[in-house]
Amino acid sequence: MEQNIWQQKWVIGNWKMNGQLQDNNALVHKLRSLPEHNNVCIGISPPTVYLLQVHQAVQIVLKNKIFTCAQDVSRFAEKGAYTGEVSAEMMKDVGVDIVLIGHSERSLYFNEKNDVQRQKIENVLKVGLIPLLCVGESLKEREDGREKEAVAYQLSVFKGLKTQNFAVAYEPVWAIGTGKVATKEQIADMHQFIYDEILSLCGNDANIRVLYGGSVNDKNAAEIFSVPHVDGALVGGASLKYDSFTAIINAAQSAE
Ligand SMILES: O=C[C@H](O)COP(=O)(O)O
Repeated sequence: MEQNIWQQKWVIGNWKMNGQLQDNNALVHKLRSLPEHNNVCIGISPPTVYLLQVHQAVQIVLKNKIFTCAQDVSRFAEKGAYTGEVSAEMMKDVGVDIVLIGHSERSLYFNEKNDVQRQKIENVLKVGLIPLLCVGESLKEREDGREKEAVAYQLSVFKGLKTQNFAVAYEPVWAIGTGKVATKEQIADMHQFIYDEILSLCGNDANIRVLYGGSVNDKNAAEIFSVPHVDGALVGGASLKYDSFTAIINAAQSAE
């Protein structure tokens, strides 16, 4: 029976700008032989150029559905003269299920702000895909005690949206790729805050998944998944190695 992904733990591997045809095939091929993980929604987010390859490769799954996730999408909804852009409709056409929006690396290197993220979310929803909004404070914001203010501002892109499904990844910027993980208390506090914010913005019948991201690995995953309101993980570096990624998936499967 198809599981309800809004009740599962999500483990999504964000490959960022990594991968090659042959390596991708090898990794997905191994993932296909994982035993059944009925508590976990597994996703892979390769660079755009490899989305179709990954989507086709994950069609032949043995026990688990594996979701294809895009790392970004165009803010332009309609096809046309936007050189270099890929629309949400095209993503859907090649089999994408979930689209990451507003990763902090998009803000850092491409100066992407709330208005653009809002357009992207709307485009993704319009074609029936799931947006996964990434939020998180900088080190300076945390040190100044403004982490919730920063995250609340980022979450405000959801205001008034016509959807009942909210997927968010809380990724403190200072924990991404640094080996520094937020403490259990910091994660619990922020995940509770994100739940509360979404409920106050959008009403009580929302489906919500809040993933933690930032240096998640095979050693710390079980502890992170034990934190209340942690509905999964957005995994960067550790998702490129089969053993680490599957250990994280196993930890999600075993979590309460
Ligand atoms: O999208 C994933 C996050 O940026 C976390 O990356 P990381 O696991 O390499 O720290």
